[in-house]
Amino acid sequence: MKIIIAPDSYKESLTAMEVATAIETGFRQVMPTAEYIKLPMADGGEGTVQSLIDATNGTIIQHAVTGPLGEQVPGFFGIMGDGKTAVIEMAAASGLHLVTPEQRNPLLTTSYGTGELILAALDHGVEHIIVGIGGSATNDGGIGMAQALGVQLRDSNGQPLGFGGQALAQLATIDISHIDPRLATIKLEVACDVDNPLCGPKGASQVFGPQKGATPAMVVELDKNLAHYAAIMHRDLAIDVKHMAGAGAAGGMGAALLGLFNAQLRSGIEIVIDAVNLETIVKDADLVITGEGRIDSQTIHGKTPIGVARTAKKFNKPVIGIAGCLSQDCGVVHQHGIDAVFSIVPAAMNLEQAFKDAAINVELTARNVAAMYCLGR
Ligand SMILES: Nc1ncnc2c1ncn2[C@@H]1O[C@H](COP(=O)(O)OP(=O)(O)O)[C@@H](O)[C@H]1O
Ligand SMILES: O=C(O)[C@@H](CO)OP(=O)(O)O
Repeated sequence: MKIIIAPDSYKESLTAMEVATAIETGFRQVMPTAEYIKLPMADGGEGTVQSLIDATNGTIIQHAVTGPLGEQVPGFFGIMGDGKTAVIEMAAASGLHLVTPEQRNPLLTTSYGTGELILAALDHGVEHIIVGIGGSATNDGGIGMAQALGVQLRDSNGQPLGFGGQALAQLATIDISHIDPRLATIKLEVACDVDNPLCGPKGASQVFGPQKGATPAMVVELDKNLAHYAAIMHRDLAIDVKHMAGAGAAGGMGAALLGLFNAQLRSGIEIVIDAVNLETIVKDADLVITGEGRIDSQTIHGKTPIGVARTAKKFNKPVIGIAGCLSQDCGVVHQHGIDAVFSIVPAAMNLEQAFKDAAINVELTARNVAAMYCLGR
């Protein structure tokens, strides 16, 4: 009996590895001799580095970088178990959680630190870099990151642009001829779970600007500045990012990575599925368990449990989801490969208590799921 345990983290309560461990502990109480394979998963956002490191026996490297407001922050990146692939989480350098709610201002915040993390990974001599984008504090079109990597963005006086989404209004020329040459020799992939365009009603500024502290007037200014950025990129580099799906991810970081660095944008969960070799591992499994903090109708839009379930269903494997909680509309997941879902919360309780008891609640639920599974066989 081979059981694959491939959950995402439960935001704010358990890492993916902690979830997987608790599921295994619960299952073992009923099925002590089964083979368990734990694969902590993620879909590109926070937790992606930890998951890929855990899954591949890699290492985390601490590397202080420039934070969203220009201050130093203790950033990090991962080197996967193959020793050749670096994984970077944009949020570690330029994340929203690094800025207090009062200080959030996407006119000013910069993605420069994410570029510094990429440089640090290059210094490590890697052949492949995966950049997870999302959870960002920035709306600068990724220009901070681009400048850190050698792109020259200048105003009409030939001066380098300053930090932030506001500075984009001054952009007069883009020159990519001084990009760090090592980038041309490696594979650069972007792990992303949104497909928003750069500008307009579904664009970076309108959809994600407010959560970063943008007022309605700022949203209009930022949207206009990103359109200007796209126009200059089109004129100087003959690249049209304005209508590319995903260009609006992480405040236009998608546009910079796709347009300036020719990166490949992929669904975050697909990247993680490939990295952990899920397809090969699942082929001869008897049961697949997945999960995330909350399984709801959003889950079907590129979230971890659906990615795992789709892979499992290629080989007709049964899939069970164990989640922190469920929404009433979670039933849609059954059409996407998750056969049954269970919430771990054993009694009415507030979120604080649920977070505190998370590991034991997962274990208890997993024990009972295992018992049901055995009864049904
Ligand atoms: N231990 C837990 N018990 C109950 N609910 C949880 C627990 N952990 C997370 N959640 C719920 O999951 C939500 C986060 O969902 P999650 O799927 O982890 O994040 P996202 O959808 O942003 O990737 C939390 O806001 C909370 O409602
Ligand atoms: O950083 C952002 O702008 C958004 C979209 O990429 O991230 P999240 O989906 O985590 O809010």
